Amino acid sequence: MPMIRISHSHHLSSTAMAMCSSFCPHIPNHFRGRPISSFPTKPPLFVSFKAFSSQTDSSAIKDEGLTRVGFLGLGIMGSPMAQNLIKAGCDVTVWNRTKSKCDPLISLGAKYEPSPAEVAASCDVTFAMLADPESAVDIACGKDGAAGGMSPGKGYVDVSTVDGTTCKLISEHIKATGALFLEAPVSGSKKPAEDGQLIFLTAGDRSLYEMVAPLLDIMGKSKFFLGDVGNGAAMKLVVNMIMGSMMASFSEGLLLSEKVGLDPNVLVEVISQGAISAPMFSTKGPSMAQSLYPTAFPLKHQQKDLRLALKLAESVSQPIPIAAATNELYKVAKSHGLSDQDFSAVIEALK
Ligand SMILES: NC(=O)C1=CN([C@@H]2O[C@H](COP(=O)(O)OP(=O)(O)OC[C@H]3O[C@@H](n4cnc5c(N)ncnc54)[C@H](OP(=O)(O)O)[C@@H]3O)[C@@H](O)[C@H]2O)C=CC1
Ligand SMILES: O=CCCC(=O)O
Repeated sequence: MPMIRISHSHHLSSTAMAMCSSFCPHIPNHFRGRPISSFPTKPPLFVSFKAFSSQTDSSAIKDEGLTRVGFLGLGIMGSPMAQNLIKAGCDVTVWNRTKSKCDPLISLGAKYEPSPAEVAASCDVTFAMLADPESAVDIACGKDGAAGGMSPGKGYVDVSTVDGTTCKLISEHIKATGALFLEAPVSGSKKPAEDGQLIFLTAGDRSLYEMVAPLLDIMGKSKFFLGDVGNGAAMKLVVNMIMGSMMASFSEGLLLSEKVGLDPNVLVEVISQGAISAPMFSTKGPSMAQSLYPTAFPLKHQQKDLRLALKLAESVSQPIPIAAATNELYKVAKSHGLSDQDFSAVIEALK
């Protein structure tokens, strides 16, 4: 198995190497030159970490010719992501199905266009952060969709969580116009989106990845380039499949602890000090113990991701019985009207 080392120059063109040396000088010392033996050897991987925010500013973006940035889809994730681009000095044009969600961004200096096609036509690169495969395809390829405004020299970056088939379909439509395509779903929720601390799981046109790297660095703390279209979606679905099961198992633990007379808050503390510690348990546990589920990641999207992960597993005949059972639990939660609550509300399905 070939070793992959995190370095400034792994798999990079000379342009990107120049950019990387200015954008990524602060790879943690414990990673430098060390083998990451658990990384996949296929497809080609490049990982880089965020530079100081002072270096991921609008001048770096202008150097790449990306002066005009479009953003489609201003929900829980899209709004703070677009906001961070505006605050960094980018020339941002927004569109959202529910127009009122554009207003706070327009107040911050964003421009507005009345359709995805018009956003794409007026921008060098257009990002899309949409709910699901159906909306991602519609906004990219449908009537007045972004593809209608794309042309050679432009790029389309879909950051929604969808499946590989959807990414490939969108990629075909975008690339038929002569433009470039990158899928870039994100790990990290509302708070990391607000703080510019997302993790981008990208795949597709390598040259577009290199061009938008300064923009990804504004919105995120690290980015992975994973090769061919579909690999970003696959990585994201695997991560969210694990996350959904972890949350279901945590919910069972909270309820069991309570039933046997333990304090669930003490359980959260015990977990936080041991081997299964996870930020998700520490941040969501205390509110779950009070039956409160302030929405960061809507439960309906977690169930969508489990559904898509099951389809992915089916395509390669991989048994995933725990995820399959977990998916049923989220479906029950949805049937109890919890779709728009945080996904931690899955605990209600067990009560
Ligand atoms: N929230 C989270 O923690 C994370 C979410 N994700 C993923 O990011 C994506 C967006 O999530 P999030 O921001 O939370 O979701 P929201 O539900 O808050 O936002 C969804 C966005 O999609 C738009 N949309 C939905 N359906 C359509 C449609 N038919 N046509 C046009 N636009 C549509 C909505 O428009 P409108 O405002 O008009 O409803 C809104 O802009 C999802 O794929 C999700 O799985 C990824 C990482 C974390
Ligand atoms: O897709 C949602 C992911 C949420 C998270 O990574 O915290």
